[in-house]
Amino acid sequence: MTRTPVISLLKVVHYNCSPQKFTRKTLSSFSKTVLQTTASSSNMSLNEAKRIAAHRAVDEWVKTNTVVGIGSGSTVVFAVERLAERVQKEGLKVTCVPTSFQARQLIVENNLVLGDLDRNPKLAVAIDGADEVDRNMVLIKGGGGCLLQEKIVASCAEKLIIIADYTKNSEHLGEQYKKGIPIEVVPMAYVPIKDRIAAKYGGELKLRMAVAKAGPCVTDNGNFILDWHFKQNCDCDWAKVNSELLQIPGVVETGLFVNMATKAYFGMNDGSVKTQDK
Ligand SMILES: O=C[C@H](O)[C@H](O)[C@H](O)COP(=O)(O)O
Repeated sequence: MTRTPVISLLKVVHYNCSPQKFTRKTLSSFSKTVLQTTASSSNMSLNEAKRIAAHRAVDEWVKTNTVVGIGSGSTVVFAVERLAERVQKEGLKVTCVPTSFQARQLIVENNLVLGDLDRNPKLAVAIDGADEVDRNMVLIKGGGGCLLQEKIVASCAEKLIIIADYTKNSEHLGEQYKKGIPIEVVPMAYVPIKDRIAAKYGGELKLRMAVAKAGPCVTDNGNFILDWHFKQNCDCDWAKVNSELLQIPGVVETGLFVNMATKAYFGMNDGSVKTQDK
């Protein structure tokens, strides 16, 4: 059976842990913009920007007979769309390792070959979105709550390729992305972790709340997310901050990706794709 990839993909975008991004309302408008290729709203521009970045990255980095990590979020939808197209048109052969429940669903719904780290512990490339990319290629990830599996899969890949729209491209972290650095924590420890981070670095930590459920957002791994609104204009050594945060008992992973990404592709407002290297 032939499916229309994007339409089916939209049903499964994981939104519960990213309230501002994937509410039912925004999903519905997202769906419309994907289907209306001539609309000119700014939302359309953003989705088109995601699409051109995703397609270019897939075309440049995905080779046949390789294992590919599939990131999470709204931009990755377009990467999977392109992979599915290439499988159909070129006979591309790839095994796809997901970074979240959402990514797994994208792979399955598009009839791509589903892999896992047990059978595919070495990946040629992982393609993923980001919430922000700074001038040194330090990333904030986890706006959709998927940072832990994303970091694991990226660490198993030879290359991590980032796809994003132009709003993610910053000089410094926090310049454009205002929702803080996500930190995945063991539920029983969220209060002491919150207090320790605020005491050491300042800023404010907010327990991320779910949307279609009362109470906190629970990640695919059964944990909570603290969004750390760090002090603005922080001239931080993010590698050091990341290592220090990981020393706190109960911190499972941070959304700071330092020295991991090889290249970023940003779809721009004017239809071009800007690239940034490590
Ligand atoms: O947890 C979510 C992931 O880190 C996403 O890669 C990130 O939030 C970017 O998502 P989007 O492509 O929807 O902007």
